[in-house]
Amino acid sequence: MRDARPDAPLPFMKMHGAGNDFVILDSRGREAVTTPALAAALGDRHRGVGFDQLAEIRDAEGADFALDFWNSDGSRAGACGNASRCVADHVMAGLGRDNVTFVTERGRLSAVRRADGLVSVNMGAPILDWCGVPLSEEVDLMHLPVAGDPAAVGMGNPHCVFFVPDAEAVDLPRDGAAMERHPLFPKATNVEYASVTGPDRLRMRVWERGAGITLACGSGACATAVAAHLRGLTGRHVTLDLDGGTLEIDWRADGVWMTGPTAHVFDGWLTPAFLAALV
Ligand SMILES: N[C@H](CCC[C@H](N)C(=O)O)C(=O)O
Repeated sequence: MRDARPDAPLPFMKMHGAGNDFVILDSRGREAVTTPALAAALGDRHRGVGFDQLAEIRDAEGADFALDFWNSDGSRAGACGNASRCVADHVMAGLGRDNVTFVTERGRLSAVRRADGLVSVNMGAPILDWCGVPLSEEVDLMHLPVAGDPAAVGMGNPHCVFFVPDAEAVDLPRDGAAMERHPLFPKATNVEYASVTGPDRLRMRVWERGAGITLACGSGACATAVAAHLRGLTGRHVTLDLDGGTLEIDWRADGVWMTGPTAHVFDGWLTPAFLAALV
């Protein structure tokens, strides 16, 4: 637990899942500390620590923990699959268990450590109604009225998925940034570009809302696999090759399971002087 003295440094962990990297604050047993200003300052890779998302662990009733997610620009995210797997890995190790339940904005989710050591999270059912994603008008979610014929899927956060002949050829900074702010998505959107590379195998690149290009996006991989299946491109069990590694998606009756690697990079401490300079 955190040292309660006002001059005590604030501990954090740096972890990544398939190269999608996180600062993790463990606020169990105390007040939550993250504000938009703290998230944006820490998220800066030059002035802060640098991350794609910040995840803050909190106490929960009826679950092992609760999780809040923040993007590197200081905005909130309703879901983050890879950070969920990283935190689940850390909490399972601490509890000496191979399964945990946790609460996010999406509701109660669960994670398990598989026999091969990889961590799987059940991200819940995909959101396939326009209000839920959310979109700004009622349209066919599998064929949005947007050039390139993308699909929209909610995983607790919005995703816009383009199926393209060659994901490598996409100009991500230009096209991803433009689509992030498209008026069809009133809360902006994460943007995925995927191409079919084999039976039930996709190559995917991502532009994340509030974070830009990242090496992997777990909820984006879930949304892409769901859209690929609904469009008849794949089965319900899909392997996705991302810039930072491979994620396995299994859309089961009880939700979309996402499996992949986790890595604990280092532990650090935020000094009171750094924290004071933020306000
Ligand atoms: N990297 C995360 C998703 C972050 C989503 C965030 N960029 C948003 O604003 O929704 C993942 O593994 O699911």
